[in-house]
Amino acid sequence: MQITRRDSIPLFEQILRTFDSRELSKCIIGTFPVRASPTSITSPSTSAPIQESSADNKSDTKKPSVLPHGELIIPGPSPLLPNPRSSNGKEERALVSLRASSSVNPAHIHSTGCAARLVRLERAVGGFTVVLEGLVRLRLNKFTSQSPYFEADVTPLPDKAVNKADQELQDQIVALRSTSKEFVSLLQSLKLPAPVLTQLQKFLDNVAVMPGQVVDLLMSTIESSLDEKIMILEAVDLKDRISKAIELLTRQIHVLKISQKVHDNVEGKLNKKQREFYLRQQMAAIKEELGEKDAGEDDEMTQIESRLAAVNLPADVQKAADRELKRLKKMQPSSSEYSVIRNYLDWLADLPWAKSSEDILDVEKARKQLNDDHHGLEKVKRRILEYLAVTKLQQLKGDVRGPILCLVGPPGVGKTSLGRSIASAMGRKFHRISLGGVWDESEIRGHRRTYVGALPGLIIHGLKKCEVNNPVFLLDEIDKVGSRGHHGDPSAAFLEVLDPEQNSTFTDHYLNVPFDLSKILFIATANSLDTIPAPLLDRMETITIPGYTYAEKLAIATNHLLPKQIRLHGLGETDVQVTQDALLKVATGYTRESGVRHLEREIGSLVRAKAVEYAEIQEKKEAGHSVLTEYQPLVSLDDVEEILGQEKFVNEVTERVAVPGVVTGMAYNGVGGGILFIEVSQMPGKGNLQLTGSLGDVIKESAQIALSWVKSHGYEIGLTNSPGQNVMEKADVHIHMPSGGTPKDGPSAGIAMVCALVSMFSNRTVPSTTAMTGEFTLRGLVMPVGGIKEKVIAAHRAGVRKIIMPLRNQKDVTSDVPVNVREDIEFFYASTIGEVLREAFEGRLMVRSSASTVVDSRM
Ligand SMILES: Nc1ncnc2c1ncn2[C@@H]1O[C@H](COP(=O)(O)OP(=O)(O)OP(=O)(O)O)[C@@H](O)[C@H]1O
Repeated sequence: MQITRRDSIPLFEQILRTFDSRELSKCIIGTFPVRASPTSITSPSTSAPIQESSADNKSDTKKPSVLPHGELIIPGPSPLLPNPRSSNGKEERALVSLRASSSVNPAHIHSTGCAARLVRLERAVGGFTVVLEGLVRLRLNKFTSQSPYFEADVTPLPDKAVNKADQELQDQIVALRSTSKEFVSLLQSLKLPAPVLTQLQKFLDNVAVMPGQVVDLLMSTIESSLDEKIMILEAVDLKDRISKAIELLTRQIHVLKISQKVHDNVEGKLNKKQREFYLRQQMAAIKEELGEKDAGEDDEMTQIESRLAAVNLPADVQKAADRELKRLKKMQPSSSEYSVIRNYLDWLADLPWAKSSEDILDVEKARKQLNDDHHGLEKVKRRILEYLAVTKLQQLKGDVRGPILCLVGPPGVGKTSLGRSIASAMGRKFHRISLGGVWDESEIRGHRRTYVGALPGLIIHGLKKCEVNNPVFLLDEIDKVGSRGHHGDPSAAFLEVLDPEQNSTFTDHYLNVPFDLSKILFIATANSLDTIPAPLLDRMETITIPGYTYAEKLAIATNHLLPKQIRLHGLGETDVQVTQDALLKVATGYTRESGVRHLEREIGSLVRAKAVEYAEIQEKKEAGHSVLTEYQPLVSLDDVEEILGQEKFVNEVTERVAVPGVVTGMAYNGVGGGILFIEVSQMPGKGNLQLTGSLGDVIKESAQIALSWVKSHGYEIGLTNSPGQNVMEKADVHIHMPSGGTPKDGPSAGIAMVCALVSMFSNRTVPSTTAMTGEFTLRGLVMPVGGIKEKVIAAHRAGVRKIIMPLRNQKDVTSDVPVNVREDIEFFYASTIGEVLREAFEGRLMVRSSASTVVDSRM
């Protein structure tokens, strides 16, 4: 067998240098063993045939056949190493270690080596990687030649079979097994590739049979110096090898334990943020390398600085912005705090600190625009024009405080659309803030920046959207703002927003710097004033928009709603014409509301029906078919029922037959007025009173008062035959107000209840077209009530022709109720219940003494 070494060729040196130490340790490598001629290495085409040193198979020391299974073969041709072919197609290699690296002479070569098989040869950066598999130990006996190659006689040193009787060896094997198990379990925690571990595990299972090979394998996996490797290689004796291996293994286990601990510590410290930062840095480097670097990324700071400079921040805000900018510059972009500050600065840079839109202060033009958009609503329009005129006059002084208007009225009377039209008349931006269901103060004022995901409130959001600091803000449904929520009182936040004295320094919790809101024109809308807290109401100028009469609705429908619907449905102005009769029928027969929203919807239905007709005829014409009847744009009274179906509402009171015990009352709630019936009946009993119909405490008390008064005056008004007789001696009374689902409250049904009770006990009727409202005292006085205008208009709509009400409400009728309504209704004003009863029963009630005397005598 030959051992070759060609030390003068740099290529080999190169290969030696590039041996990967881990791979190297898989086998034991020493002098390079390729047996090939120098020329064949530099030029494979000239490779010399392999020289078999000997064909003598008998000698253990000389024959390759003694090597296990004759596996010393370099399989296949390699680009680097010529395919050495021996006569029998096999190639043998033996590896021994050099004692010193460069100068090669026999003294530098270790006497123990290893026969090996070439497993892989790979081209690597700056050289080659050779993977060899050790097969058997061999001892170098003597060099037979040194030139051009080292050639030597060797003796293979295969491991002896394990002697089971050797107790010392057996003990050593047990120790080896437990040490190597610990070692493998540590490797597992280091997350080595699974195949490597399974292979190791399999090998360990065989430790009792082939301890020598297990040791060799384990030694190739641990970190050890070349000297230590050689020491193991030279330990031909099993016991010697195992004890040396256990020593090295124990050391390795110790090292692994320490490194595991260090790894855990470092892992803990290298938290998510640091890793992110590291990755981002890498990403930036990769982008830069690829030439994809975003030009804007670098100057993010410069950008934000210039944006902040452009918005002209007030001095104190500028200070805060500078402070935050300074902090931002010191931070890692990946930290969460960075993005919080970044967002904050973005908000500062996006707000219109000094940007206003130019007002159109042309009063005449504004008047025209307001009149074009809305019919009636004179009070509001006048107030807006006043504001414009004052602004124009004071413009030079530059200190105009916008009024804070609150439009109050039932739904659909045009409060919201009026706000929009005011904005366009003044040439301002418009922003609607819907406040219905806002329960949290921070929705108005924002969250403090300490909260995760904090943002400014609705006011600052609106300003950012408008991009100017003088828009018209419509605070829609301010009466629906929830108070006493879990997180502060939102209506309290409005105390600051809507106070002209304070709102120039409004501080949103998120911004934490003041913003001047005084240039904003605030318009609030509400259905009712009852739920608006008094201090808030005090800050606003309320303008009531009552419900519309039929005449007003007709005008609105003709001039606004119909043209709007025609336009929305893509038809020409003259394509749909609706007669006044037809429009009035839609208003009276298909809607029952204070506003015009339903009316608009019904008109929409009319227009849609016409649009279908129009489109069908057009299609036929386009297809060349003959058209029997031309398109008719007119919608007449008769067409209405055909298109909209049967009338939904009939006149409630005129249709109703008067019966004893039933009286028409008048009601008003936030969404408008209406009539309500009070029904009373009696039954055998013991004088109890039963009340039904979702009644509140106040209205229940009114019923008690009414009943007490009737009981105590039964004789005077002819209900009993003697003064001491109880009208309810053997009877119970039940008072009911229909529409049980609607809650009712308030004292204004007092006189109507008295009339209903008297009507039942006397068995006389009150005409159903007579309605009444008024609070009643136990002494028989009639007290004034609210909502007169809405009540009267709604009663008129329902067909009431006579109204009895407190004398002190007379001024409300003359000032608020439209003339055409007043003309249709007969009003009677009363200050005592006697007057009410006389008028309600039209003198048909038998009164023993004059009602006023009745009352007076008890005073
Ligand atoms: N006087 C009017 N002239 C012309 N159109 C009107 C008038 N009043 C109401 N409208 C129209 O009626 C519709 C409903 O009005 P809007 O939405 O403004 O009602 P609102 O009073 O704000 O109701 P809500 O209280 O329910 O918000 C709109 O299309 C509006 O243009």
